[in-house]
Amino acid sequence: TRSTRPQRMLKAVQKNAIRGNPESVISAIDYFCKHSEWAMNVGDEKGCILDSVVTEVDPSTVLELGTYCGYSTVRIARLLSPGTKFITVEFNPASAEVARKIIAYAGLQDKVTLVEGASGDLIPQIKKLYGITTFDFIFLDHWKDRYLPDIKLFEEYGLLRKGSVLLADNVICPGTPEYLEYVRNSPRYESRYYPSHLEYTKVEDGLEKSLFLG
Ligand SMILES: O=C(NCCCCCn1ccnc1)c1cc(-c2ccc(F)cc2)cc(O)c1O
Ligand SMILES: [Mg+2]
Repeated sequence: TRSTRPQRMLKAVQKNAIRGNPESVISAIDYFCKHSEWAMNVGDEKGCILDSVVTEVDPSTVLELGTYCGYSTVRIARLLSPGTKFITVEFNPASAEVARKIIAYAGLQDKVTLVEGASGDLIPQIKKLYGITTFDFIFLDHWKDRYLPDIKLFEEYGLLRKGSVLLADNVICPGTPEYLEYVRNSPRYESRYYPSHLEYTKVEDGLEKSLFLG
């Protein structure tokens, strides 16, 4: 049967990247998406903004919602200090399978815990299952209509601390209007928009960074 796009992306990584070299894995995926098939990775332009925020926060605990094929997982994990706890959540088993292989190809499997399941089910259990009290950095890149309900779960289950940073992809395209309205109007957050473009295109998109004020 016909392969899937994530499977073809994995093949491109295995063919064109150097095992154990995260930069080459990132480049191989970007090349594949620019020259072979578009895919919904955060991409190189927004990826540089992601890198700068992760570097600035230098988090000890990280949560990513929406692993997909592991591109942003690799971007984040390659920047983390040893001992950092990094959990990434993927709903789609086929994507998760490819992501595990791409993360391992980059040599970052020991830095990442990939959890398969729905964020809404997992968030209430994270403290119990993974011994995490609060997250220093959260990257939202999953279903766009889950950003708002999930940030409310973070608040409800005490997973944020004064200074926690949330970074949300796709706030323009496909768009997350309710989430934007919430973080920009809530007195509990200080938000800033980073203009950019939809991965591998000229379409307007951007990232919203929100600082939890406690
Ligand atoms: O839907 C997206 N991501 C979620 C994928 C499923 C997540 C499953 N999951 C994981 C954990 N919990 C649930 C997404 C879409 C686009 C896009 C933009 C333009 C276009 F024409 C088509 C698509 C661009 C992105 O950058 C995206 O992130
Ligand atoms: Mg995205």
